[in-house]
Amino acid sequence: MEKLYPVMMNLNGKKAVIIGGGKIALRKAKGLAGTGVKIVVVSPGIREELFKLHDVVWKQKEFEAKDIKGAHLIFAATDNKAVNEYVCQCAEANQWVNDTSKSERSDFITPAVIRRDKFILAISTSGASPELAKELKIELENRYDNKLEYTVDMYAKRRNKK
Ligand SMILES: C[C@@]1(CC(=O)O)C2=NC(=C\c3[nH]c(c(CCC(=O)O)c3CC(=O)O)Cc3[nH]c(c(CC(=O)O)c3CCC(=O)O)/C=C3\N/C(=C\2)[C@@H](CCC(=O)O)[C@]3(C)CC(=O)O)/[C@H]1CCC(=O)O
Ligand SMILES: NC(=O)c1ccc[n+]([C@@H]2O[C@H](COP(=O)([O-])OP(=O)(O)OC[C@H]3O[C@@H](n4cnc5c(N)ncnc54)[C@H](O)[C@@H]3O)[C@@H](O)[C@H]2O)c1
Repeated sequence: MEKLYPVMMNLNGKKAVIIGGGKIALRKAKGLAGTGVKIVVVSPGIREELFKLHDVVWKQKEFEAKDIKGAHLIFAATDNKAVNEYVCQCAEANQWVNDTSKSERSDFITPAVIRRDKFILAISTSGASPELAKELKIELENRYDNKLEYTVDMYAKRRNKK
């Protein structure tokens, strides 16, 4: 696999479509929540917690190609790998797809994340071991505690004075 490129995205006003309404769909939606992105979930069934998330619109149906029209980011998160593969096939070349069941098929993957307001630490193993990414996150959470929010603000103020 080619090396991956890390980036912090401004998703305000963009559209993300999540195919599937289960455990993994919920995790991806929680990661997107608060970014200003419009989240559309396409799935016959949906977890209550996902349905209740702010910014989520639920289309109660099985996936069809037309569901990803105009999407900037697409998450294939059904429990049917053939459906996830079909989602990838339906995407236009200029759309970004995350196949949660097969990293090699993905245009982007999501890292394990520690967030302290403006401070964001993203940890990735390039898809090799999500479990290790999660373990490292847990290990680093104490090192990068809530105080960091204030440290960032302090440095930002000092910077603005210059
Ligand atoms: C970090 C985290 C963030 C998040 O989900 O947002 C994340 N996976 C997490 C957990 C986790 N995932 C899996 C397990 C079970 C143990 C295991 O199988 O290893 C656990 C552990 C658990 O749940 O405790 C299973 C799994 N994951 C992927 C596949 C398919 C494949 O490998 O091809 C399969 C097999 C599915 C199957 O069985 O069919 C794929 C991906 N998972 C990624 C991210 C991307 C790579 C990240 C990187 O290393 O850079 C990537 C490539 C795509 C993507 O999803 O974006 C999140 C931790 C959240 C946290 O921080 O708490
Ligand atoms: N990336 C990760 O971190 C990670 C971790 C574990 C599992 N996975 C993968 O994630 C996938 C989903 O796992 P889950 O635990 O969320 O499953 P789940 O059973 O909780 O949810 C599956 C969802 O897919 C929906 N669905 C099924 N067929 C559909 C279709 N044709 N169109 C639209 N929606 C459809 C179901 O209604 C359900 O809401 C699995 O394929 C698994 O391989 C990924």
